[in-house]
Amino acid sequence: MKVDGVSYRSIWRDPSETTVTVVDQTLLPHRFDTLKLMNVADAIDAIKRMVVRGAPLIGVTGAYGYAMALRDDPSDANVDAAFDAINAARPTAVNLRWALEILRREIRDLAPDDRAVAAYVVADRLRAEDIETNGAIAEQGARLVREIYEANGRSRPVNILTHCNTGWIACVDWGTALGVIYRAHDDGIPVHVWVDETRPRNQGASLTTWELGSHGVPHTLIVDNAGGHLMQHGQVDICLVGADRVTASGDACNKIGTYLKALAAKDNHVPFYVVLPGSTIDWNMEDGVAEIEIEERASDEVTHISGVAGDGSIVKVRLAPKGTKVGNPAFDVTPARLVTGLVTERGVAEASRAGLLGLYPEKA
Ligand SMILES: CSC[C@H]1O[C@H](OP(=O)(O)O)[C@H](O)[C@@H]1O
Repeated sequence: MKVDGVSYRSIWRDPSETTVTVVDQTLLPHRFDTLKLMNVADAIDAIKRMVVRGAPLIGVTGAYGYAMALRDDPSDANVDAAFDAINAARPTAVNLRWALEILRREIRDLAPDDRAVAAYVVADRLRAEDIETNGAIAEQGARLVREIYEANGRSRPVNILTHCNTGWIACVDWGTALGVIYRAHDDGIPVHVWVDETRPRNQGASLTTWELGSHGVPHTLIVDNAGGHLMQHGQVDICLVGADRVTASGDACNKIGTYLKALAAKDNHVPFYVVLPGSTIDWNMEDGVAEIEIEERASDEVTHISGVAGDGSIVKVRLAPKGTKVGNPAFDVTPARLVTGLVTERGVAEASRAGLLGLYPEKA
């Protein structure tokens, strides 16, 4: 995507180098800056601190971190040690393990001296595939938006509610739910996006507004708790959200607060679609509420908030009294029964095992 007229992806590697560069999302929207990841420790730190975030991008960053680990120590012992260390960086998005498992499978039987070069080839491939996959997702999802626009007699923009950030900086490019919105907008379908601020890390307020503003997509920032009210008053035509892990039965794990939006959507008969690449499906899980590990993040994400001061510096201020006890689950699970459909690169499926196997028959 473009930033001030310059095309960027969220992560890239100079072919002559074994390090990678990422957009530092902790500085957005106040400052656009990049960060060079020199080794596996840097990659793990970037994932943990959410310098890079978003299920698909976490997976690609993990793959490059694995390649850097094997660059520095290609031994059999490190093949598994590096896998475990990177996989532990954040537990909920399945894309991290998915990417690491692909890479380990393709390098483990090679001679140690051949592992690093092969690992970079795999990581580069996963990066390229993410861009292609998200382009296909956008095409599939834009049809849904067009159908609503046509059903309204082309009389007004399509009002879309989205949660968190699912754009090009949550992936390598385009995005998932936001990728659908970009494609509909670029295809000339008038849209307006209600952007959930998405407490506590404010990915919506800080990242989605920045992305949509950069691309010229009309949008309105709202507090997380406003979505149900807007749906009650007919202000939302469709909800489009991302996912960090979708079970084989269609339960969707996503940023905390998604489940509450799905409940409001159900109560107000608003279509609720989860937008994801096939890499986000966990075929080994059935019951998302019971089985998906929900990351518990640091208390200061809730007790403090970051922003830009009058002198342009980025500061963090305290909201709650010292000593306040905090709970900070970073995700929740929307049961399949509340999901209208799953938008993937292969098409739109009912949120069920049968629906997903219809798109991915090889997983039967
Ligand atoms: C396109 S996946 C984006 C997905 O990841 C976000 O979580 P986080 O910002 O903590 O990495 C959120 O759940 C989004 O829906």
